[in-house]
Amino acid sequence: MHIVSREEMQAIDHYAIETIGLQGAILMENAGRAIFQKLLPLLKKEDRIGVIIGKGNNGGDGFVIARCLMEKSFQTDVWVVPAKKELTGDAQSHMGIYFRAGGTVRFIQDEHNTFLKKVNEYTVVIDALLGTGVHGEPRSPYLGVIQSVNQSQAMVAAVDLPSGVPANGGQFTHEAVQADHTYTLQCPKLAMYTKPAAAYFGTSHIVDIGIPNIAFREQEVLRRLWTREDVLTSLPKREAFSHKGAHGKGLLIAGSTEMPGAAALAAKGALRSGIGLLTISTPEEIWTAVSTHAVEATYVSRDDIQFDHYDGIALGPGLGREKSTAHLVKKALSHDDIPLLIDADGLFHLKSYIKLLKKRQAPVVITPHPGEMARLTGLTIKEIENNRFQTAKAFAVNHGIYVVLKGKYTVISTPDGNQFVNDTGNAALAKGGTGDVLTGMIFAFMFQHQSLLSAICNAVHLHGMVAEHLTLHSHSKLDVLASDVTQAIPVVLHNFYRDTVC
Ligand SMILES: NC(=O)C1=CN([C@@H]2O[C@H](COP(=O)(O)OP(=O)(O)OC[C@H]3O[C@@H](n4cnc5c(N)ncnc54)[C@H](OP(=O)(O)O)[C@@H]3O)[C@@H](O)[C@H]2O)[C@@H](O)CC1
Ligand SMILES: Nc1ncnc2c1ncn2[C@@H]1O[C@H](COP(=O)(O)OP(=O)(O)O)[C@@H](O)[C@H]1O
Ligand SMILES: [K+]
Repeated sequence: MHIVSREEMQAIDHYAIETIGLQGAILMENAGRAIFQKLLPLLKKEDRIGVIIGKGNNGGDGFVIARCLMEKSFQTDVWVVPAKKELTGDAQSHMGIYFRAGGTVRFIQDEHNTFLKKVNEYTVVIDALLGTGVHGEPRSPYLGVIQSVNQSQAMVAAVDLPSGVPANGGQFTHEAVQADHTYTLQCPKLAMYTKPAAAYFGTSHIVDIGIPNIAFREQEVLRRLWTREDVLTSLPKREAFSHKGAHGKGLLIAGSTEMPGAAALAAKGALRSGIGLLTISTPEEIWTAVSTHAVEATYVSRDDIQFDHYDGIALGPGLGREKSTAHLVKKALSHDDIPLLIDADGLFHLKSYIKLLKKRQAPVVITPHPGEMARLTGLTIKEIENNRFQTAKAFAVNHGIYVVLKGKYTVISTPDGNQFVNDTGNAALAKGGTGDVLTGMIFAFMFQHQSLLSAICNAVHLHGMVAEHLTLHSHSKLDVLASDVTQAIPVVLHNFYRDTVC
């Protein structure tokens, strides 16, 4: 499923209307009817419903929903913000259809006090005020209407976007509709996956309004959700006659005397995710500690690493930021025919060797959280968080690498500018060590998937699913430990494999 910016959605709409010939009024009819059908199971005959309509096409969708409600005899009031003559185009057409079908409306500017009283009596409010066309802070009278909706006790169902939320997300401080349900038209908008916008959507529903796929292809939308179906179709199948060497001979350079656990967690993540042979390079003082948790691995001293012996290198968890570890990053980068995964303290050192990235033959994957991304790019964390999609893509393309920008809705960006969003996982993962486990999982998958992209995306998806599994069955979001994540990988993998043919 594609994820679009405001500009992309507008271009897609335009293509559907002008090139394909699907008239805007038809799309509006599809939108309103599809939302109504999805809303219907939530409605009761005794509900008192207020449909609140703005001046653009979002309001036009509202007229279609109002007509559907009227046809099914729901007790509905339709409140219109602009004056009648301000409505134009498809919205005006659908207002006309609604009137000729027997509908009536009330204008908020004529009956402001009645509106304020009524909005508190409704059990359901349909928010068709502002959609993708919004820019900046809602102006009067929209802002006041939004505040009244937010103060009411009604269940709020938003059309396309909660009114006032910018479709592209990013920072905003003004008031916007706090929806209980949002019926997003055709495909998710960027706002759904960014902070603070995501918190306004309530439960999101995607509503098909019939825009043909060619419109997305023609606009070259390069961003989409990585879904369960993607995982099921790309999980590797083990060959019956395979041997350990066929599943990756990986070198994990991780851990320090202060952070032995990071090496253990990454190792455990890799071992639980199917790596064939794992060698860990940590300071010798902590071999015993780490090997207690990763008995299946072998160990190599930092001075004795033969980089060429491995199919891939993962570098960074708990490595330490001392100068003595920086040269390991440089060495790993300079063995440029071996795939390389860099995380945590490896990313700290990478900043000094960033020019080496482009010279490499074999792929590089980096897994920064927003703080690490900020340091790498020279931007602030706020700037990263406000432009997660743009900054991650620019970094991936400019340096020719895969960027896994972590957090809620991890974004995976490829060297050719494609982006994939993960929507699994929850705040149980907001705890030290879970990123180390993810590094191990990606590392193991790198050796076993047909494509590096599906390896990365599947690892991120499953890592999130493990957290969801734990909080659904046995843990709260407070008590999940990174080591619990490693222990629960098998049950989640088992469930996925049970659902595939092998
Ligand atoms: N196109 C299609 O094919 C389909 C589109 N569909 C629907 O159309 C929606 C997009 O429609 P849209 O482009 O008309 O924009 P919309 O969100 O209704 O609002 C624009 C109006 O709001 C105003 N406005 C803007 N900012 C404001 C502010 N801060 N404070 C106050 N007012 C502000 C702005 O006025 P202006 O500022 O330009 O004077 C303009 O009048 C989309 O979300 C979906 O629901 C569906 O029907 C399916 C087919
Ligand atoms: N609120 C959240 N919802 C979903 N996933 C989260 C959330 N917070 C953190 N995560 C995930 O947990 C992991 C944390 O990684 P990271 O910040 O590198 O931690 P560490 O290095 O301490 O292990 C990432 O995969 C991230 O996407
Ligand atoms: K809306």
